[in-house]
Amino acid sequence: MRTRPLKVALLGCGVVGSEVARIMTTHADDLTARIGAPVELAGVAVRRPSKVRAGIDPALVTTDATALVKRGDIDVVVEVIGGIEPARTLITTAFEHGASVVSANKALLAQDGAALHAAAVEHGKDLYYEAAVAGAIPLIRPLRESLAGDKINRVMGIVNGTTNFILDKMDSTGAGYQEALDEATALGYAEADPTADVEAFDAAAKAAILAGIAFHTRVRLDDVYREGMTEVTAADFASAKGMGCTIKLLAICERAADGGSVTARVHPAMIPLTHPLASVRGAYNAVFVESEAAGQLMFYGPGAGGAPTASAVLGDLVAVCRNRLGGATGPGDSAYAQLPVSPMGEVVTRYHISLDVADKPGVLAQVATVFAEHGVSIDTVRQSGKDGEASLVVVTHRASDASLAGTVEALRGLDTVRGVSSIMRVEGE
Ligand SMILES: NC(=O)C1=CN([C@@H]2O[C@H](COP(=O)(O)OP(=O)(O)OC[C@H]3O[C@@H](n4cnc5c(N)ncnc54)[C@H](O)[C@@H]3O)[C@@H](O)[C@H]2O)C=CC1
Ligand SMILES: N[C@@H](CC=O)C(=O)O
Ligand code: NA
Repeated sequence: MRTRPLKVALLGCGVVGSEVARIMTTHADDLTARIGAPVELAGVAVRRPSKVRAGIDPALVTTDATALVKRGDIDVVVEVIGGIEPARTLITTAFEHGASVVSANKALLAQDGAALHAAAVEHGKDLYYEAAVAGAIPLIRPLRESLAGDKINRVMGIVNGTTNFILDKMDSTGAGYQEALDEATALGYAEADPTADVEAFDAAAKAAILAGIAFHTRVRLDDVYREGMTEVTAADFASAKGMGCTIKLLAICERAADGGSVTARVHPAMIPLTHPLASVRGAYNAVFVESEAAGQLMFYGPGAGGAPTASAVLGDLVAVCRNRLGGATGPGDSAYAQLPVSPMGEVVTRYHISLDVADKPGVLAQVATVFAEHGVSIDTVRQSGKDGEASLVVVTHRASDASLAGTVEALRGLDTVRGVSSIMRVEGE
């Protein structure tokens, strides 16, 4: 057992950082035994130094994160500040000054993962980020290591705790959107700017990271089709219930049937109540991975929150410290396959469309003709209405997103269609 400690610099001491510091202190002996050397919190960079931080020696606290990562005696920098800058510069500076890095920063990794990995390789250091996707759930490492010998065809799941918490509350208690979002924020699930959660930028960043690792391909945030959940209404939940479904914000990364391209998308979708994802409650996440040899795997657990996220950070810290003691680095970036990322129009799935139409003879036939003309086959139609107005709910068979978009545009052009009140994809069947 080495007695000289490995030194850790913690950047950010908010929801996640404070839990990382707490576990490092309370579990110091176990961490030492598991790593084979003591780990010492050598500095904590914060924005507000006057704040009282239980369990953290005030002498370790600094507002100068740059000086901390440049010290030269730091073995591992844990970045839990979030955002693009100064996190990006601090991470590259850390590599330049001899440290490995553990980060929970999905926004940064989705935007600049390639450059950060290149910097890690250039300096012979590790870059680990298990906490960046699906919080506590071990997912990055299983994809990168345990499934490295298999061929992954699909990754689909709930990867944002805040929005799952909100949708669950809206569905199960009839809570309003804002009330549920405020609660998720108070519980430490939401991003510093919760727009990242509700407009699905956070889930899209996670989808980009997952697709990149799963398909050994460079997938950028801009490659991911994104729709947030702010427009999901109580009426949508009622429609979903009517067809034995609920609504979840899903991230779906798929390899095309011919294997020559991939897609990545994030949007609200109806899923059957019988599907395992339908019973994922609160801030929990769940991700299905389908691979050629293993078949279907499901990863499930807390997707957000200080302690669960700190668990993933600490797991990475132990791995990076072990690598460092062994003079090795762990697996890095793998984008050798270089598959093109296809646009959303090429995605094929089912759709639930609600239309407000005139209630008169021939309207149903007119609507059905528009679907047929665009090659979109109808599975079911439900009509209800009174006083000359009717509501039509059409559920389609599988069709491309481009065909569905063409159908909706043509429907909007019909005199008898007063409006298209909702379009939702149907997944998990
Ligand atoms: N809260 C969660 O459930 C999860 C968060 N993450 C990620 O972990 C990271 C941190 O998230 P939270 O702890 O929730 O955020 P937070 O906002 O609670 O903590 C960030 C802390 O960094 C500090 N900070 C900002 N700029 C700084 C600077 N230049 N120098 C020193 N300190 C600075 C802020 O004052 C704040 O205390 C983010 O990248 C987030 O996306 C990942 C998974 C789950
Ligand atoms: N804001 C994120 C935090 C974890 O990644 C979420 O709600 O999932
Ligand atoms: Na994780």
